[in-house]
Amino acid sequence: MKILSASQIREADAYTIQQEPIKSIDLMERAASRFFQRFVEKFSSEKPILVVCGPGNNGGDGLAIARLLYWHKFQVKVMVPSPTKKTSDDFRTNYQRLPSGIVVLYPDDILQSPQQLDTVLVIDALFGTGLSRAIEGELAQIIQVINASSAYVVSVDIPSGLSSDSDSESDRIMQADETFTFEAPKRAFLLPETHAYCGRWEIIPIDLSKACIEAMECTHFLSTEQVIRGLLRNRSPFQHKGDFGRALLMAGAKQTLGAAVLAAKACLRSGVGLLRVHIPKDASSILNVTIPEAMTWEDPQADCLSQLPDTEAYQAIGIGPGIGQAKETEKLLLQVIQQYRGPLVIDADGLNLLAKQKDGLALLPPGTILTPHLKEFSRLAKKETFGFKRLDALQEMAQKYQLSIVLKGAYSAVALADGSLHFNTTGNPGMATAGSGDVLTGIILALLAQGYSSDQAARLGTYLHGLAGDCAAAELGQEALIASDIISHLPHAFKMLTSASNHI
Ligand SMILES: NC(=O)C1=CN([C@@H]2O[C@H](COP(=O)(O)OP(=O)(O)OC[C@H]3O[C@@H](n4cnc5c(N)ncnc54)[C@H](O)[C@@H]3O)[C@@H](O)[C@H]2O)[C@@H](O)CC1
Ligand SMILES: [K+]
Repeated sequence: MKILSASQIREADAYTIQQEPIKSIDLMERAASRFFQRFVEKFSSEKPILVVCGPGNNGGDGLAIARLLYWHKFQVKVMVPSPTKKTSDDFRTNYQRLPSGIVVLYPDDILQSPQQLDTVLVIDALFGTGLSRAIEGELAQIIQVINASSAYVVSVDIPSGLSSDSDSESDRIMQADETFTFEAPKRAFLLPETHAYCGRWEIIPIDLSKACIEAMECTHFLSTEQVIRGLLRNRSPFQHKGDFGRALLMAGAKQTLGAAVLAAKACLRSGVGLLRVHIPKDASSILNVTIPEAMTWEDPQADCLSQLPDTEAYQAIGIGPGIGQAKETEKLLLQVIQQYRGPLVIDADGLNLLAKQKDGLALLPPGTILTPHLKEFSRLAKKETFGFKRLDALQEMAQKYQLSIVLKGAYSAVALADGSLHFNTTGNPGMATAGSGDVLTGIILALLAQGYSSDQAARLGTYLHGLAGDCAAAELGQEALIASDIISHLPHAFKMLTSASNHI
């Protein structure tokens, strides 16, 4: 699914108005009534509602929503900007359409007795995607008092004050509990710095022109279930284990064999035909006992990995989980990068060792997958960035070095060599636990060995990892979740993706 920028949404609005054709005020009515329909599914008419409206079309939506709620017996008041403020045409039309039974307040009425906010549900229609600067004056104060109150807030399209696709200039941003957004998700919903402003968000379709949206060039996408299902291949009854690839996992050091075990188990649970694990000397018996399905190759060193095995027989290599940062291991990583010609996934200390090199990224074969978390990404980029600037840096890195990079976190962002960014939609905070990254490496390695391209393996692997984590959390709760639970729920995740649809 495409994630449109504010200007692309404006373009799609204008195109729809012209081509459908539909008047702007009628498109606003459609948006308001779709919002209303979803709102009444979720909220009862018992709690009084205050719709706070700004001067533009987001405020116009708010007025139309207030009218629909009033007609359906909700107790509604609206707040509009002071009469001296300039308003949009569609705002004024909807203001005129407001039933006389609806009480109209001005910002001062609320600022003088903010305690009234504690008893209402607020529908936030102050500013939408037309925001062009930080909010000031009376409406900024309104945001502050609403945020300080105990009112439940449902934002129309986007929390007011939040910039949809650039870093927000101020902290005068509505803190929503829920956001009903029109037609397409907004980028700010997906960033660690801003996603919390939106609360739970969902898309309200308003039937903007499909042809227009399809024709739009887009760099940001949401990895929905439908998209991911399209990536997953069916197995034919005549395929045998040789068809599902041989993978080599280089993982573990003396104190961190657990990382090797987790990555190896995850790899085996993700459909690989055959797996060999390169581990430090004397660790074979541990691995053979814990994972009888895996074969091993013992390094001559007992503390760390130091020697390159014969890599020819393998369709993919994964390196990094628990390998530590010994000099010998650093040399080994560089040998792998320079000599192996198949697809590679590098994680954890593999990334840290890479970041130590002068221009380590330039050494990587095109198509390599990196799976950094935020700190590892900063090390690789050799600078710390935040918000939209971090996303830019991520896109640039993937494009410049022709890599697939999974920036891990909520809505993990997968940057591809073609410059596109794909935000993952599965996963939960319970997965922020030791070993979770090792599991992801194992899954991606299995997919690469099975012949998925690095673009596909990065997106599909990230989605499956999150989905398995969601299945685990549904059964066990987020607090108790450990990395092994993600592995044990991988079969459910695969089954969900190959059976009937029930995700966004
Ligand atoms: N026909 C359309 O274009 C549709 C628009 N819709 C709604 O319209 C919204 C966009 O409406 P607008 O473009 O009117 O913009 P907004 O309602 O977001 O903002 C209103 C106007 O205020 C001004 N402004 C921007 N930042 C400001 C600030 N910090 N302080 C004071 N004034 C500021 C700008 O001139 C802006 O156009 C969407 O978010 C959505 O809710 C929906 O009704 C669907 C259809
Ligand atoms: K809003």
